[in-house]
Amino acid sequence: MAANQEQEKEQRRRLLDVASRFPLPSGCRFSYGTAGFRADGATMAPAVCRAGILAALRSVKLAGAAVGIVITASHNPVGDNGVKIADPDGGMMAQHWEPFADALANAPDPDALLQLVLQFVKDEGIPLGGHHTAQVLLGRDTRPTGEYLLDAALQGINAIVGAHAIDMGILTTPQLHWMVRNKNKGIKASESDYFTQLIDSFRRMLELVPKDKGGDELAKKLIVDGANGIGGVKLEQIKAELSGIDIIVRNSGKEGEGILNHMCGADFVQKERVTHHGFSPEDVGVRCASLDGDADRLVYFCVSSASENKVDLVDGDKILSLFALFIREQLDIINNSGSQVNKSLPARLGIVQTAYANGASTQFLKNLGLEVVFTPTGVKYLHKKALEYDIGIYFEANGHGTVVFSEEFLSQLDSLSNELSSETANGSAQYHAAMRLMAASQLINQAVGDALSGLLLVEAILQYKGWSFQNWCELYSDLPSRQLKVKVIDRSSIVTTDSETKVSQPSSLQESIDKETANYTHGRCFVRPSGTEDVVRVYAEASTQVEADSLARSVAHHVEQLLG
Ligand SMILES: CC(=O)N[C@H]1[C@@H](OP(=O)(O)O)O[C@H](CO)[C@@H](O)[C@@H]1O
Ligand SMILES: [Mg+2]
Repeated sequence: MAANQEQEKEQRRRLLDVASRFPLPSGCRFSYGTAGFRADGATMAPAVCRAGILAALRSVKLAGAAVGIVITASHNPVGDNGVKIADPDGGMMAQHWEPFADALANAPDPDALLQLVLQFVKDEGIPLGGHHTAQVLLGRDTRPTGEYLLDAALQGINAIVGAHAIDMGILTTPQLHWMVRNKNKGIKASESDYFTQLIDSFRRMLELVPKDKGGDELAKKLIVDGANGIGGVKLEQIKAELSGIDIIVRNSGKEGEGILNHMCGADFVQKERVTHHGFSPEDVGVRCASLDGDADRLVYFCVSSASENKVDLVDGDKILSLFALFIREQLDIINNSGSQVNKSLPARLGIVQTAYANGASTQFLKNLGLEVVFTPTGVKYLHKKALEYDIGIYFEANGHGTVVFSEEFLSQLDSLSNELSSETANGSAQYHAAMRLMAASQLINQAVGDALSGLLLVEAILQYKGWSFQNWCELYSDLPSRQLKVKVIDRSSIVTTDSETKVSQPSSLQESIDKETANYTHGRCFVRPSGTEDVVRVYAEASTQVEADSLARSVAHHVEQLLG
């Protein structure tokens, strides 16, 4: 009893102490959005320290399961930084803890912080002050404020009695999510295990490429824009071990090559669609990929002409389409093969998109007979929906996405592969298709979208299909689209429904959108408050660029008039 009281006292002392070490500057307000907390790196220490407390509490609540903290601001400018928390399954922190995250980050003084924690642990039934354990894995990107913020996070974690912090070093965001997931599954979880898994499963994918499909030298060449971030650094580390592909890294993050995310990276190329830093007319016709600053986003592009600085873009929607085609094809081979060994593998394949997916991609996927569903913007929604299927494939148009396989499906696939390999069918089309699916499930990062593993899966599939960048690009033609941002007094006054495709409040706004949209062939338009910026986003699609621009502009005008 006395020992418990001592521990409780110690717990209170530590929380008061750490909170007084990281006072909240006046006027600072943090909100745990889709990307966690994000702001100017120099102002982030109080929020990061409190995220440390939060992560340790989450681990205590989940009986000591490992929880992750990533210190990154993704594609934001180099001066910014941020922090987000990974749950034990490697996904984003459970949404119902977000209001507490906000309250904790904004607690005005040490006493308020202590009271908040005590109330929360009581409400959530967290056994604080007892003989619990907690472990938090930390990773950070290459930003200059990363090291100092890591220290703030460590102090936050150590403020919870029994919590143990493990610094995993400078990593891509998806690497840390992968480590958290593996650690909790009790399987290998180090960085070298991550690399080995990528390298081995990529090699297996290439071994399963039909012999007549092997491409020429140009087909094997890939230039990767690393956004001067951590993704380029990691790719440089492993590219020599990736057989069957010749990778050149530009904007690799090496001293003197450029500034993180400045005029380069997936966000830049997807929005601007022009040649960026590190690329020139000499690259015309070569397949290129672009990562963002923390390597959880991937897009592809090709410099289209030497005279103009334009690029042909392959965005998340087309990566999704490629993955969907490949997986569907393997399932069809397994289930419809005419071999004597008639084994089948029933699988529910689900495609998850957001309203920002180009309408042409949705049409393409539906024409293939695939089940396509929509969720609100943000990986946490897409990932959760994808988990409802045996195989779920999700992508945001901007290049965040992955493929998830259910445990049950993987175990059936494993049994099927074993049966096929022991029977005469070893070497049959059915066996190869099963092995391809198995290798793909090991290559792709199932914890979260991962530009490095996604890139290798794309490369393996292009080789399997014997496709050039152009073949891939021509799967379908994107409908012209336009995105605009509108500054309003209070963006939360817009309430949306139907996965953000309709405005429910103010209702007159939806009436105006419907009226405008009816004037355009293939017109589609929606508005929603951004979760990461203080703006309302307007998206419009139509059959020509001029029409898409005009539809977006007129709807933006209605938003301004009504709410500006
Ligand atoms: C249109 C768009 O690209 N929105 C992005 C952006 O969210 P907003 O809520 O739209 O600000 O940032 C999110 C986090 O990175 C990302 O998941 C999402 O796709
Ligand atoms: Mg990112």
